[in-house]
Amino acid sequence: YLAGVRCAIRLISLQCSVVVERLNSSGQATKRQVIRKAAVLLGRNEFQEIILRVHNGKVTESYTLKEFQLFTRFAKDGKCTVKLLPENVQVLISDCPPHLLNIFLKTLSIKHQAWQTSKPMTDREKLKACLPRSFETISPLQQKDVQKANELRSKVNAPVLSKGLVVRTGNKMTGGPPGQQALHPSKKPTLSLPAARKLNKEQAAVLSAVLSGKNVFFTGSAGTGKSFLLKRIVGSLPPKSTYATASTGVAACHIGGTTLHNFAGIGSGSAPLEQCIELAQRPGVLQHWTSCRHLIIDEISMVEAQFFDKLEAIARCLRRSTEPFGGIHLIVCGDFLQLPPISKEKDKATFCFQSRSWRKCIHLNMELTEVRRQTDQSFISLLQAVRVGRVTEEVTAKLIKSAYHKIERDGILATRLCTHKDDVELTNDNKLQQLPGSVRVFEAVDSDPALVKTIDSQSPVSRLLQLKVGAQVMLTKNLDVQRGLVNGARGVVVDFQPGKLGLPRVRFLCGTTEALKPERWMFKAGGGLYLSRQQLPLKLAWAISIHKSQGMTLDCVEISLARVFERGQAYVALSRAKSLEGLRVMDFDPHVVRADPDVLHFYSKLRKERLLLQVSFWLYASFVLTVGPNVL
Ligand SMILES: Nc1ncnc2c1ncn2[C@@H]1O[C@H](COP(=O)(O)OP(=O)(O)OP(=O)(O)O)[C@@H](O)[C@H]1O
Ligand SMILES: [Mg+2]
Repeated sequence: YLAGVRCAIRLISLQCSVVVERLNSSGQATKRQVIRKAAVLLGRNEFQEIILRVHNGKVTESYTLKEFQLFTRFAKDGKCTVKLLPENVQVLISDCPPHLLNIFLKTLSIKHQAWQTSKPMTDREKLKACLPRSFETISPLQQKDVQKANELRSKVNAPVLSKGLVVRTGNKMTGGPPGQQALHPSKKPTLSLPAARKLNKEQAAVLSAVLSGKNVFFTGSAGTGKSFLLKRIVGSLPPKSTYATASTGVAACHIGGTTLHNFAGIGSGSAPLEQCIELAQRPGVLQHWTSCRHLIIDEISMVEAQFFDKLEAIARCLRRSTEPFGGIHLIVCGDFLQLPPISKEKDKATFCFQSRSWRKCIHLNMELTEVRRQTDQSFISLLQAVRVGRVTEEVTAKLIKSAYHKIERDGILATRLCTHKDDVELTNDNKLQQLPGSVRVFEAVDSDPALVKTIDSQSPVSRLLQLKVGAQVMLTKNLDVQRGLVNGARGVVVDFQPGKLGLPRVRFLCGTTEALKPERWMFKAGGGLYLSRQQLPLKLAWAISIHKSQGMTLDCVEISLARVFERGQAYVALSRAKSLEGLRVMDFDPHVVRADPDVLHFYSKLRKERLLLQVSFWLYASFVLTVGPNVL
């Protein structure tokens, strides 16, 4: 993969599966060539035309990309199709790391548009030029390419471009970046370089370690970008054999994955191993275990040691392998100083790192240290102290003082983080009832209403959403990061649009007022089945539970810690806030802040060992710098 990544930025090469189809005049395939392991490369020939090369390990086929259609609707799943119009050939690409495919498609479409501004040679001119045949890999996308393409877009009013070259657009296809709808000539959006936010050096080092095939556990305090990085890792691995999971549904949703329990298919995992193995062999579940090559687990702190050991044993058994975890590539992440596993009995639940198989399974322990959620250094230091259970007088004083913070703005009230789930429902229901005006109910459209429980367990939005003007709400999806419309953004319903749908308009803390429309969430269920829910990306936000808030970034929070019952719970609650000003702690008592001594011991041991790791850490980092930062 490392080779793949390196190529992706330098050579624009993709490691994927390819099917090449020759079509007849009615669009049916007359010849089909399947290449399971292909390398797809973009380059230029002696006339500076763009060439698509498909290499199957032995032979290379080249296609000139002048008139073509791009089908990019499933680019997020690592699939796209390039249809060459004069040749009537289509190249179907699949199982490609989506992040790399995104760069590839954007490079292709922008370079192609930029090429059209440069007066392509006619056949006659080519003959006259008598140039020797050549192929050079295409250079990485640069601002000047984007500029050229945009100039062309502003000049040309029809999709028919210079010298009779046509970039065909249609319902599912586009000459523009992936995921975009067909380009209407008068509404062409301005192109830009891939907008993916860059990883910092530490995150890049972890990505490199993962791509080198190592089983990695990476940790870091709240807000160091663990989940952010996990999303990039998911996008850099082949989708067919990569399973993104997390210990809770909310956390799974953050990284676009499923719960670890759902992946495993062994219920709570409390049955004896033999029975669990049987459960895992059910149709639909077995396929997870056999097709998985890369298993990603977020919020590992909430996974119980026994459960982890069971998964490890099942993997070895079902994959008929003696290697740890049946040879599955593990990418595990979380912060053990946040919420621990939920203990079913009175005994304290054991952490994953205390499991028998942990040491065998994890090759590398890495730590992210740069906090991204908060920017104020003194608040970051306060949180670091709380994380390890060190509540100094200064920390106590600051948190007690925060009880007087006025954090309400523009009618947007603070969200109360509750230790107990029942309080959450009660608070939200009561507050909604107390508001004047009539209530509007928005019902979700589920792909499979019979599986509503499965959907509920993974969905960040409920099936029924009740709203009124004045309702305190929270956004549950990243709609527009640049404009601050991100998951967790707080707002208030200002009115409902006229018409049958009566969609709500919400004023957000960032200052934007936005009419919201239903969004769609996809969930992986057992047996490769996909479930979906369509609902407004909102939930009531007078209160949410600390357990549900794990992994979230929140604008303005009020916390009552009097009933904290769990180690790490106070830290999770406090570390959701972006700033001390946006936080109000009622009745702070230093005794509620508790860090688990086993975890502290584990981390201090790791830290000692990291003297060793530090070397490789920087080796990775320097390697990344030579690979080129764009890809990261
Ligand atoms: N490289 C980056 N560039 C821009 N923003 C980033 C980067 N890394 C993280 N962030 C932002 O920082 C915030 C915290 O990131 P994230 O939620 O991934 O942290 P986390 O370590 O998973 O926290 P927690 O332990 O609470 O789950 C998010 O808003 C995320 O978008
Ligand atoms: Mg997280």
